[in-house]
Amino acid sequence: MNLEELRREINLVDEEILKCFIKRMDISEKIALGKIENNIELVNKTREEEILNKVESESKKYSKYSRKLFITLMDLSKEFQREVIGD
Ligand SMILES: C=C(O[C@@H]1C=C(C(=O)O)C=C[C@H]1O)C(=O)O
Repeated sequence: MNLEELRREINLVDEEILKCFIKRMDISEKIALGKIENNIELVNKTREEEILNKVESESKKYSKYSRKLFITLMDLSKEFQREVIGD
């Protein structure tokens, strides 16, 4: 496969990633609103560790990169949650 074809392929993957990212952030917003309504702490370290363990164990040779990616995803999700609740 040549460079152009591979880049077309990566563009398609990026579109999927972006759609999933937007979907994840939309859900995170709903979770934040529910937590405020029920007076629950926004940050849940146990849940975050569970996600990181699962991601690492499922991504084999990319595990260290997947971990970094999901730490960033959760940081962005918490940053947005704080914005949503006006903190
Ligand atoms: C979305 C939540 O809120 C926070 C953000 C998380 C995430 O982005 O996956 C996970 C745990 C919480 O620290 C949640 O509690 O599920």
